[in-house]
Amino acid sequence: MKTSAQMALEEMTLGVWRVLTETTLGLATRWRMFSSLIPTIHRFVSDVYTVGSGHLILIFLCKVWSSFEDVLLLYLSSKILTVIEVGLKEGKPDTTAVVIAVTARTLVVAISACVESWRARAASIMENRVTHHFAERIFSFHTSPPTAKLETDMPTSHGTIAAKDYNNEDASLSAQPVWENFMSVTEVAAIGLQAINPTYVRLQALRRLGDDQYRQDIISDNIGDYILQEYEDAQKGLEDVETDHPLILYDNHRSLLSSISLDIAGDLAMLFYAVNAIRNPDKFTLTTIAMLQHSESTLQRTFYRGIGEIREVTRGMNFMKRLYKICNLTNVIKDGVLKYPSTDQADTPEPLSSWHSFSPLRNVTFSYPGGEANAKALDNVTLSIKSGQLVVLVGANGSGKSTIVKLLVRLYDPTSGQVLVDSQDIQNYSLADLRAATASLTQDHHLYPLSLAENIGLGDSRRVADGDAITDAARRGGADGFVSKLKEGYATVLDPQTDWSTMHVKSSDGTPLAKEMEKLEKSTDISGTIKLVIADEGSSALDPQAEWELFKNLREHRKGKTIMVFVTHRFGHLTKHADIILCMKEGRLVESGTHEDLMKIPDGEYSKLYAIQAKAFDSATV
Ligand SMILES: Nc1ncnc2c1ncn2[C@@H]1O[C@H](COP(=O)(O)OP(=O)(O)OP(=O)(O)O)[C@@H](O)[C@H]1O
Repeated sequence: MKTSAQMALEEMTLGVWRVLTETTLGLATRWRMFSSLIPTIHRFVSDVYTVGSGHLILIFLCKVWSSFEDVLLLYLSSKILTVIEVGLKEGKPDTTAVVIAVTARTLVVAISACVESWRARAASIMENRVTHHFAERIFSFHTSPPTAKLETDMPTSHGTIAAKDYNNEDASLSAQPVWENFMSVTEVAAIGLQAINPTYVRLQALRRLGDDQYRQDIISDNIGDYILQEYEDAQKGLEDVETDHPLILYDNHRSLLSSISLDIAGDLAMLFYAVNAIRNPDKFTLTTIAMLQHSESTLQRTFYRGIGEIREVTRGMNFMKRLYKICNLTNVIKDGVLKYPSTDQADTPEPLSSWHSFSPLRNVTFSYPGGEANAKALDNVTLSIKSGQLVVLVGANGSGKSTIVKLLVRLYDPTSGQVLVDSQDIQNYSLADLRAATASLTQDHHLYPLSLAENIGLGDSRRVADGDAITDAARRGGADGFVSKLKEGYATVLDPQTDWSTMHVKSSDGTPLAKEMEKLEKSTDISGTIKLVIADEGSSALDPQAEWELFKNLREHRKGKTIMVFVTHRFGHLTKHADIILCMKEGRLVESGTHEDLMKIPDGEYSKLYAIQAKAFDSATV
């Protein structure tokens, strides 16, 4: 079974287990895979070098020392033994030479201990730094160009499975193995395990019947003898099938070939000495025999370590390759250069006479990336509205209302057609400016697990510390009343670990304040210098009255300067007072006009939806 060039899997039965492992690859394949990783290794080492050059060099030198340590110790041991042997032969040991050789060996041992301690310390520091470095790359607040999760736009994250491999919460966890995989020599042999022997599986089930929880039933049902008999039968049925832990079985199974080759490799030292003994029999001494034994095990250990490290580096670098691939993602939504709003129109209310018609959407067709082929969420939609208007979008579920909102805030770009803002293609504007000037209350909006003040202030991050602006926004959103009753007021932090219904903010009787939360959400998005307010009310907990008040507040505050687009399912104040209602059906704009206009259309979509709601209301009140 092969899943990819990098990850070939093989299945085997070991004892009672089905084991899934990485295929043992041939040398040529291994080399090809390793050489394809060289650019990744180069990039990784450069990255690690930037986060701690000194420590990296230290670790490298320590590794070099460890590689030579065994050879050095072997050499010094042979020196000591030779001096002793010569001394024994001549009946007069060379004390000075023995002392020098022993001191040198002791020194090497002491240095090795220090080196190991420095290495461990440097490795621990580097593990931290590398983990944080890559966690940040994955989480990505600052990287430029935008590379990872936080800055990955909607189409890119939809379109790239790789990007979904990492989520924000797991960023640091994901980054942890970067260093570990690179440095560690721990081997994970089997990657999938499953007990497939039915007799073994039954035996396990029977064993569980010994648990206390079954005692009463087993006694009252009088089935003890039956279970015992079944247990014996299962035990016998297993015969000699191995039931050890699959990793042990895997190791035993695998080690046959590798231990033969490693044992032969270990015997190389003996071969070397044997050849030397034949060629120079005079030089064959007792020391040579002792060294022979010693070097055999050293050589074997070195081989084992070397093979293990190559395997781990390959595994680690494959992991890095995936990570770099994600870091190299470029966003589909390209940034523009035009400032928005231009400085002269930023905050001075336009006189009503300057209202002009504009088409925020012109012949727009849109399909979601990763959505069903040929499924059009919007089909050739052109909207014509006037600035300063209250625009209300209505339509059945799935008719495309939210999609319009998503295009207006440039979460996506249209598949064809144009989204226009102040007669300019929206793609020409700076994304940061556009988003700062847009207050969008979407169905998917969530409060951040931060303080209430931050939640409100982040409506315009430039004013996050502006207390007056925050309280003003809270007042307009209707949240000031309940926030001031909280013990910690605006400093109240919403708990990141809890879900909506258990957030810290509770009423005096302890019930969650969903409505207050909604008001807070509203406040979060009206704190900035806003040109466009979009409210997608699909899941709103605001009652129609509160919704209307919010709209009035906003309209008063912006005095005709702000365009307000409300998506609603409710026919009430909003639809009644809307300057224009846009009615959507199956991705198309089917009707537009005021409530009165639309109600006059015979068999119209709007009047049909209105009638359905009115009927539901009538029957509810009967
Ligand atoms: N992320 C997505 N991926 C794929 N298809 C989507 C996605 N979001 C919406 N769609 C599809 O696009 C179409 C329009 O959906 P949209 O959410 O815009 O409708 P809506 O009118 O806002 O519906 P609702 O009133 O239920 O919120 C629907 O067919 C929907 O299934």
